[in-house]
Amino acid sequence: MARPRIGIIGGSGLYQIDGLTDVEWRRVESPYGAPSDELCFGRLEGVDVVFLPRHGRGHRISPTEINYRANIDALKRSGVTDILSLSAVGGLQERYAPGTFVIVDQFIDRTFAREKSFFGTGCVGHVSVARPVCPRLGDALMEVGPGLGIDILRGGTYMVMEGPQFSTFAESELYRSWGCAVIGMTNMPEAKLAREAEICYASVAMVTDYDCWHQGHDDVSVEMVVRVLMGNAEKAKALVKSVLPHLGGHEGPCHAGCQTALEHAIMTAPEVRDPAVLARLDAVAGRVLNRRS
Ligand SMILES: CSC[C@H]1O[C@H](OP(=O)(O)O)[C@H](O)[C@@H]1O
Ligand SMILES: Nc1ncnc2[nH]cnc12
Repeated sequence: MARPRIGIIGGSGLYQIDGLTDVEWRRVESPYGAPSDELCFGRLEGVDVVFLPRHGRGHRISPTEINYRANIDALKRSGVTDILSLSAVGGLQERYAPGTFVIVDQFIDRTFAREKSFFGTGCVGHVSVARPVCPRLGDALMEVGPGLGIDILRGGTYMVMEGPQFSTFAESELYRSWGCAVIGMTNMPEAKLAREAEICYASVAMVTDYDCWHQGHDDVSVEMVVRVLMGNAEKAKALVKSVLPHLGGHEGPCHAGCQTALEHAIMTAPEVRDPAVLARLDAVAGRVLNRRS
């Protein structure tokens, strides 16, 4: 079993990680196209980390245009075993107030203009995303978060919208009536693809606003998100730094099975698999595709 190597995907306002040593920004080629940026390889707290700014440095890429497949494939190719995904979100219930961090445990994927799977014609695969986040990563985050003075909650559903516009009031009320905790534009298909790539995934959703439903708060705007993000970003960096020694100490694959998600997932008979599709899947699914049975 390889030593844990932790991928950190930084969202809005998080375009670098401070305190890394042995830092090298490196272009990683992917058969799925270009990742959002070069990947930043380094060490933090004695742990190997690979950082990727989801929107690219300077926030060049919109949620719809992010090449989620290339991002996850590039992280997998770089030996990443676990991903901490950091995101700005709106709070959809009173208790998810600006400044709160939520270790989300479910998603509703309402995106419609994105490539969502590494699999398809030529090699059809179906993984379970019934429990889309890794409990081992969630446990570690909850172990350190409260001690840092972070208002951190475990569990809650992240509503993933296409964007880039924010929601209408009617949409916001609909998602609230569904019991969703927070809303954002990026964690899907990111989480689904991480599962297909057999990488443990946890999302730290940092609340920046109350979207547009709260009578006592202004409707969300970029100005509001950025203002609250400034405070959140420092807390996020402290959380990452503190959780890394826990993650680096993990031995063996996670008990929830994230790292064996493809075990029985591929439907296409070996003799009719498309070699070109298989070639692209070398990093993501090589563990199961290259096995002699
Ligand atoms: C800048 S407000 C909207 C923008 O922020 C969030 O991005 P991320 O999840 O990468 O932190 C949200 O999903 C939107 O993309
Ligand atoms: N209210 C909101 N809706 C969608 N994405 C967001 N990112 C931060 N706040 C958001």
